[in-house]
Amino acid sequence: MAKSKLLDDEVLEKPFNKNTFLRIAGYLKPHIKAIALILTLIGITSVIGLLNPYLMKQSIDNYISRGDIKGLTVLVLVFLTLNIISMICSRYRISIMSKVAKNILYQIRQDLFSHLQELSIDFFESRPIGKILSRVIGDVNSLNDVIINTITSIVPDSITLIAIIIILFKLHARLAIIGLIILPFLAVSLFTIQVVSRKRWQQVRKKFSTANAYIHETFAGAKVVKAFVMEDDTCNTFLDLSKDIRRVWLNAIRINNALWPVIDASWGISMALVYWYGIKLLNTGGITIGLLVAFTGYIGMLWQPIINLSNFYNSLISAMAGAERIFEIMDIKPAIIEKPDAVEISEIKGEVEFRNVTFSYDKERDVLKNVSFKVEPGETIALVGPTGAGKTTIINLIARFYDATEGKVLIDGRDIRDIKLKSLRSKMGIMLQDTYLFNGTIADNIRYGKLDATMDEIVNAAKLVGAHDFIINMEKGYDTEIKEMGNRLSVGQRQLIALARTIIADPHILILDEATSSIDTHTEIMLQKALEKVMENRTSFVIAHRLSTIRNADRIFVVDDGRIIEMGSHSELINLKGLYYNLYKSQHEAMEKIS
Ligand SMILES: Nc1ncnc2c1ncn2[C@@H]1O[C@H](COP(=O)(O)OP(=O)(O)OP(=O)(O)O)[C@@H](O)[C@H]1O
Repeated sequence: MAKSKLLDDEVLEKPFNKNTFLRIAGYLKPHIKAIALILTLIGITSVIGLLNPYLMKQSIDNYISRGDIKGLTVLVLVFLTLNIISMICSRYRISIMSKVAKNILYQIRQDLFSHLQELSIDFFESRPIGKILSRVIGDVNSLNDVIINTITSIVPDSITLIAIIIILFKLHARLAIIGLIILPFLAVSLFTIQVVSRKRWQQVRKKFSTANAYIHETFAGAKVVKAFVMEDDTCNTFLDLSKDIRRVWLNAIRINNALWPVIDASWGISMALVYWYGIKLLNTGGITIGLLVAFTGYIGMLWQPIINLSNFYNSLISAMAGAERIFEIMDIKPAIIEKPDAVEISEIKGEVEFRNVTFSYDKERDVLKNVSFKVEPGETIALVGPTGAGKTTIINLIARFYDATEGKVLIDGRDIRDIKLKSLRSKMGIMLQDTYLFNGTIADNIRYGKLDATMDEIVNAAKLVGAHDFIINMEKGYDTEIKEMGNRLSVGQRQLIALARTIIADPHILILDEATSSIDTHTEIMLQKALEKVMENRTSFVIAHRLSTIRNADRIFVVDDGRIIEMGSHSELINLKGLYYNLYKSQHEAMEKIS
């Protein structure tokens, strides 16, 4: 992919959106007790923190100045005890907090995942899998900081900040004004730094995501890269991307480094002003030494909540985009909705009927146009026709991956929209072109078609499709890990395993999208035999690419431009001398030329 195309990634941040924030906050509700406990613990540590300078004042003014060692010892003990309690509370709070945050993330991820399972096929077909993955993993994780900060920062830090300011004014109003005079300047500088810093870090994340996408792409397309001798070019592009990352990262670090000098300078100026005016007051007897010490102590405590609050705003804005992307998916209504009064079906005969079915994926162009047919139980139907004619769409509608826009699809005379989805699909065996095998053993992969299958059933299914022999010839037989085999499983072997998986649940209706990829003659014969066997006594629909499959079918449906234009057996259609005859002739001629 061209580098410029990679640069424009997703929006990484969004302005604050109250509704999104409230939706995140909604996830806190079930943990209200734990959160109350966390807030109590924070309350205790904050109060102890706020008491410290006051205790200092008391010790200086009441005990040190009078030489009261006993009183001072008691006060020191109180001070120590309080601070030990504060430390214990802090540790406890951190451990509960991380548990609560983990549980909330778990819940969001669970909700998102189960919602994704309900979404229809077109959702997955219209989005790259990588993007969906990044929602489930990345975006959910990015909420972690916001959840933790919402609880541990926004409420307690705001209260602490206000409490310190009130205490400072209570201690000495004029001294407070002098001490806090720098605050508005600090607020403006902090805000500016944070905004610039956020933008720069956003740049860094964009560059990283671009580089990740590029790495993923070059590795996934490693064969193509090598075939076109593009290694050097690929390395150069990656070098450019790395340089870009270094540049924006240094930029971001530079602005981050400005943060502490600004805070230190503000604190220094504030302290200098307090000491300057405080000592003047001391000389005139306006305040005590203890008060001055306590005052500087409180000023010192002012900065942390300010930094926390400004950080919170930053992480909130960054997480907002992730949260919105998560909720955007959660708000997509599944295209296939089960009727509340849908029924279970137990035994079916396997009659399939299309009654005046019209279908459009995008509500603009009809892909199937008034299609009607009736297939008897046990019949094998081969769907043939030019590319884009609508063959896959027909099987998509039988499996109810989509609903007909107009008309009805019926099984045993019953509208499939009146049948429970699970019940409907359990009667069907569907094998698509890309025979996807999951990580796990061969046995696991076959069992996927019937989760409670015994080993005997697995072996029988493999025997039925003719996969048993090559499986037991492997070192670990049925326990061979698909991952271990890597590419050593041939296309044909993969198809046989997938066929065993399709057949293990003994489906009444079989839907097969025959793979176009060429396989050797031996495997082809094996597959053909396997298919013949499994199709016996089942209603079968095959998008057929092989002549042998087509000739063995009971009937052939010739699909063209969303219509079934010819229907009949091989010899009937040959005699008809229509589209099928032409397709057959051209394929036959091509085969003869090759041989
Ligand atoms: N998810 C989709 N969204 C929008 N249009 C689609 C979608 N899937 C298929 N189409 C369009 O519907 C038409 C029929 O496609 P379909 O996949 O059913 O054809 P096909 O006969 O199976 O073709 P092929 O032999 O190439 O697989 C095509 O024009 C295709 O572009």
